[in-house]
Amino acid sequence: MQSVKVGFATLASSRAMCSSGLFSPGFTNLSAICRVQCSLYQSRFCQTASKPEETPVIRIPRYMQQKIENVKQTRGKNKIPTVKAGKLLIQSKNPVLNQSAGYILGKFEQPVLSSKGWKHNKSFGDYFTINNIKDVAPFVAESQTEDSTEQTTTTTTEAFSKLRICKELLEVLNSMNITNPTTVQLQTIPKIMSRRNILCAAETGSGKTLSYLLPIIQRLQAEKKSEMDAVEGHRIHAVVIVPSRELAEQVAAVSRALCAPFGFLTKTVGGGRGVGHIKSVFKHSQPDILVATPGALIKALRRRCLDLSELSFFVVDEADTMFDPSFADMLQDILQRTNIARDPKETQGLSRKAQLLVVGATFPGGVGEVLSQVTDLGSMVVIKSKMLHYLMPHVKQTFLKVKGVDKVLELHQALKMLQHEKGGGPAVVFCNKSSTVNWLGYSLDEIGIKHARLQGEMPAVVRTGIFRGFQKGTVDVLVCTDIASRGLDTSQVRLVVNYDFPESHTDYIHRAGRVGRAGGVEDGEVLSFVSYAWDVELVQKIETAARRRTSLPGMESEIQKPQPKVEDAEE
Ligand SMILES: Nc1ncnc2c1ncn2[C@@H]1O[C@H](COP(=O)(O)OP(=O)(O)OP(=O)(O)O)[C@@H](O)[C@H]1O
Repeated sequence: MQSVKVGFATLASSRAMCSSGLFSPGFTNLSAICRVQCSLYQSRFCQTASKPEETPVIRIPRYMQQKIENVKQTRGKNKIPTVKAGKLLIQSKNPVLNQSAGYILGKFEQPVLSSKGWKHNKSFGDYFTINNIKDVAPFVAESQTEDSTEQTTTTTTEAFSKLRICKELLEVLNSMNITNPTTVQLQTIPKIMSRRNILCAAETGSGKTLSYLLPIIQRLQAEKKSEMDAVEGHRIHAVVIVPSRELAEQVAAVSRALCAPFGFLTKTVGGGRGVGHIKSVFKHSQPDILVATPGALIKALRRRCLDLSELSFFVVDEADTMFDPSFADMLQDILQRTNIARDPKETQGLSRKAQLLVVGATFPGGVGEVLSQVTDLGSMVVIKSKMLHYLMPHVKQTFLKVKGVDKVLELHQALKMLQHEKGGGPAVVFCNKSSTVNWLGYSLDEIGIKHARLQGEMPAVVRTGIFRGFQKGTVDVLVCTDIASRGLDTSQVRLVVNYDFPESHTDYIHRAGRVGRAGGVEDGEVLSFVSYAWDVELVQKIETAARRRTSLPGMESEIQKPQPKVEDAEE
């Protein structure tokens, strides 16, 4: 009797999955398998049931199916050692490889990976999901943050006013629906206000932009009044450098909103535009806050459009990209033209120097080497969030081993599922190359999926406004390269698809970080297609980190101190 019941449930659940097309990592392949399984189960079931034609179709919701599976695994005869009652952390195609959220691997225990055999061709169609085991992001949910230097505890429910943010700024925050600071804001804002140089390393989407803009504008407003009376003319108070034009526009938009009550001016200069355009930005007036990409800033400096020697703040946002070899030389050049304070006292008075704020979600080694040339590393306050370089516990992440030729179909299925089964919402599809973005764009055109494309090889004029349009909701799908993975705010995005698997952990963290952001939608998901043997090692490292609940391996979690300089031996 029991077996009939179980068989019945399985039949019905298989049917339910097939007929409703519920979101499942197998998508098209799975539905094909389901159809086969349905008929198999049907024939087996028909042998035990007297009137098969009268069999009622019971649709079992997916969460219930999972519960049934859990109960079977925890109480059944073939008990799976890594499965306990409760929510699953890892859910595999093969249930034997499931792992419960409540199961803790022993220190010397080697996890058995769902992706173990994924270098083999037979693994196509296999999948596993790292479930979201938390409902809210750690930077919001953590009720307490510890400030080790001051031995105090602060709750996130404390409003911004306790951070000594002025009334006008509080009103702007209110209008943005932002009432409680995130943990990174709680830690960073007081340090910046006490004029320290900081290095802030915190998860994607944790609100780092406001962490530095709020105290900058707060001080600007306090200093500006007295300065206007004393000094003629206008100087730039803060420069923020970011890796892309889109991010420059985004940071500038937040800055403009915050500056509005005080009438401060924010301007941007981005790459891809001629020198004439750059000169025109500075022609009539110098901005109070300048948001720039490094290339454009260097051009402006060479044309003497601005002077960095009198800045109050110098911000390096998306530090990992800015310290990357492609930008590092430019950054070094820019930093050497800036007077960076080595001590909070140096930030005051007429011969003031700039406070240095370095911000990012991932930190590569070597950051310290560049910084030590312009400031005293020991004087920098390092603010590092607890979950830095961890997989986001509040975002469901699915990995699907799929043949290259099937990726478009799987993508189509996932987008269709998002629109029709899950209530719709924007999706971002990441490719590794600009040419893939173009090719995939044509394929999506053919199947009638409206989308926008964004990649670095597009002419500047064509690129302008694409991301803003996507943010405003003109299209629901953005096909892009990693150019859109750094810093861009995609709070409404519900699905990130790694059409090409990212080439590094850093890229995975930044891409996945386009969902699960502060103040954004709460049920964002990541779906990654794994097609090639060379992707599998990275997948296995991610799965191991998830099963062990550790940070991703090979990522620097501490700012690297420069090695002592070795003097050349005299000949
Ligand atoms: N205290 C807050 N409460 C609610 N939402 C917030 C808060 N602070 C910032 N946000 C919102 O969170 C989103 C992400 O912020 P932001 O872009 O600054 O994140 P980030 O940490 O810089 O991310 P990334 O590492 O991807 O650059 C924005 O939409 C912002 O408006």
